[in-house]
Amino acid sequence: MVQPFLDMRIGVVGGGSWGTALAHLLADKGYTVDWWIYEPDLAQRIRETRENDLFLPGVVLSQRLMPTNELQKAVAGKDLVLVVVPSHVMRTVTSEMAPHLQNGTIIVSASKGIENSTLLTMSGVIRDCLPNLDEDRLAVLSGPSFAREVALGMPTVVSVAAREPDCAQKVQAVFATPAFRVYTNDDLVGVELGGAVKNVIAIAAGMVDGLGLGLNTRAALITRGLTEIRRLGRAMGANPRTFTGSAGVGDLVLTCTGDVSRNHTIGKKIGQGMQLADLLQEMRMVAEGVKTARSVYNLSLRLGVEMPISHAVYRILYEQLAPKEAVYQLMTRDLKNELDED
Ligand SMILES: NC(=O)C1=CN([C@@H]2O[C@H](COP(=O)(O)OP(=O)(O)OC[C@H]3O[C@@H](n4cnc5c(N)ncnc54)[C@H](O)[C@@H]3O)[C@@H](O)[C@H]2O)C=CC1
Ligand SMILES: O=C(CO)COP(=O)(O)O
Repeated sequence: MVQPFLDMRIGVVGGGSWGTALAHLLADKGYTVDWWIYEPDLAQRIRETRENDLFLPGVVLSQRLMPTNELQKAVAGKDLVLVVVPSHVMRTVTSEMAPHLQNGTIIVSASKGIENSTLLTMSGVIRDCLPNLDEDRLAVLSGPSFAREVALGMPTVVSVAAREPDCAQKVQAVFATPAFRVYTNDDLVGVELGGAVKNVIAIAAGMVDGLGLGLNTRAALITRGLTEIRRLGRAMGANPRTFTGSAGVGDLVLTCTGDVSRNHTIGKKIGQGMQLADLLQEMRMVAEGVKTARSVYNLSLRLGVEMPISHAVYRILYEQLAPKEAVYQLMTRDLKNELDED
């Protein structure tokens, strides 16, 4: 394994729960981390209290974390910058980063989503906004990883994908700890699609729970959801093996079964009869699957990929289809051979 140098200059962009957990992991490992936070008062409070009381309360953060509201401070002169903001602000934030980045900085995205307006995954948005970025210095990190469990040092396995093996290995070495095991992969699009589309399926799994349906139904959703992810992946040139890995089935199982998932929770509440608009109004955190459902719907139509569960989630969220009716429609589709349709 490539040994990282603790004098590497690292910046983290994003002070939500995942940004906090990963910034803390790096600082705990010995790096000094300049950490950009969107909310001015939050950066100030973290400096004083060493706690992110908005997005990851109860975790005592490393003294080596340097919170700032100045994006330039977090990204200028860095060897590696981790970007971990909600997908709908990725374009704005990375565009603002562009003038401050030096040549040679490795950019790692740990965000999970597909942009509504362009149907690009996060690495695509980053390429758009950082035209001078060398493709060989772009990596994505994804996998089954609830932020709080990572911050508490619970054993976790994730994937880092980059086109260039040296880059993936460098990022692997930077992030890996005895409690955070990182596998490399060269399939950027597969790793990103696994992380993005599982959020849509997790909303469906939450709905199933909210409707009071059973474990059979949840297992059916995970199985058929994985088929949808694999189909979309194939149409987009992903390696199908990625979807049996941590960024595929690993993250899908976690979010479809984990009550702490924000996507699962929002699905569950909709299954219980609550309205999406009301739920979004009371949420400070992001449930990426809500926006990604729209992107996946449009992407699947554009590419001619059959994704009935994802379409059902889209129609429930945006076209008032009743969750119970959606289950009936899914269960009474034409009967098929399981092996024919992959
Ligand atoms: N929380 C988790 O366990 C995990 C999250 N992720 C992904 O990480 C990404 C970031 O999510 P979280 O850290 O969970 O966020 P979060 O939901 O905990 O917090 C929301 C974040 O959005 C930021 N924000 C809101 N408006 C903004 C704006 N206009 N400009 C810039 N930032 C703004 C807030 O400052 C805050 O950092 C998402 O794509 C998520 O899917 C991936 C793996 C695990
Ligand atoms: O992506 C995640 C875990 O891998 C977090 O899932 P939620 O955003 O649904 O909480």
